[in-house]
Amino acid sequence: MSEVNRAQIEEAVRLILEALGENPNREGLLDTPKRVAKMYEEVFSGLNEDPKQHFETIFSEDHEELVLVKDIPFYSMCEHHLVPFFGKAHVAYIPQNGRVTGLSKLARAVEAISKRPQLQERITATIADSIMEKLEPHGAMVVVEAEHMCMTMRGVKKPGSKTVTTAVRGTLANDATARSEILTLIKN
Ligand SMILES: Nc1nc2c(ncn2[C@@H]2O[C@H](COP(=O)(O)OP(=O)(O)OP(=O)(O)O)[C@@H](O)[C@H]2O)c(=O)[nH]1
Ligand SMILES: [Zn+2]
Repeated sequence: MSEVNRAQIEEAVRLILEALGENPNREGLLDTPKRVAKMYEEVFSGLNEDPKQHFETIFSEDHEELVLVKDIPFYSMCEHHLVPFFGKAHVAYIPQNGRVTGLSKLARAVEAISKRPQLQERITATIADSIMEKLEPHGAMVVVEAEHMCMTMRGVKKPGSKTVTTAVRGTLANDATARSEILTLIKN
């Protein structure tokens, strides 16, 4: 995938400032287009990453029971308004045939998929699908809880409202007991 075109972002930011009736040449705004371009490069850096790439290293460990990494903080940008939404992701899977990944790789995958113009549902489903494809586990479950700035600072203005999304794959789809165990572990 192509790298970010910083010059083009700078030009666009200058145009937005002008359209707002601001003077992009006043002292306080002079470096703003450059700063915004640099920031976009950072917050959208996941566009150059495939979350699945983080699951290439697989350890062989005879553990066919739950692995849960919870409270993984993430920041993303809503693709409708380009304002942040942020919260926590909880990633669980039940390994099969000794195929276990490094714990940090689950957090790295969350990071890679979040740093794009996104929807919360897509983040949730993509993490679960990537785990299923690369680790071939018995099952996977991803829970994401987030606050959307487009619902708090503007629009419907409901600060404090949280959106929770889940994706359940494999055997966990038919195992209500295991799902509820995971939810209890996440809550505690
Ligand atoms: N499903 C989903 N919707 C989202 C997400 N982030 C933001 N949205 C919603 O995207 C919708 C866009 O609605 P539109 O009617 O096209 O845009 P809008 O006029 O700015 O909508 P309002 O936010 O209601 O003012 C809004 O309802 C947002 O709350 C997300 O991650 N998933
Ligand atoms: Zn939005």
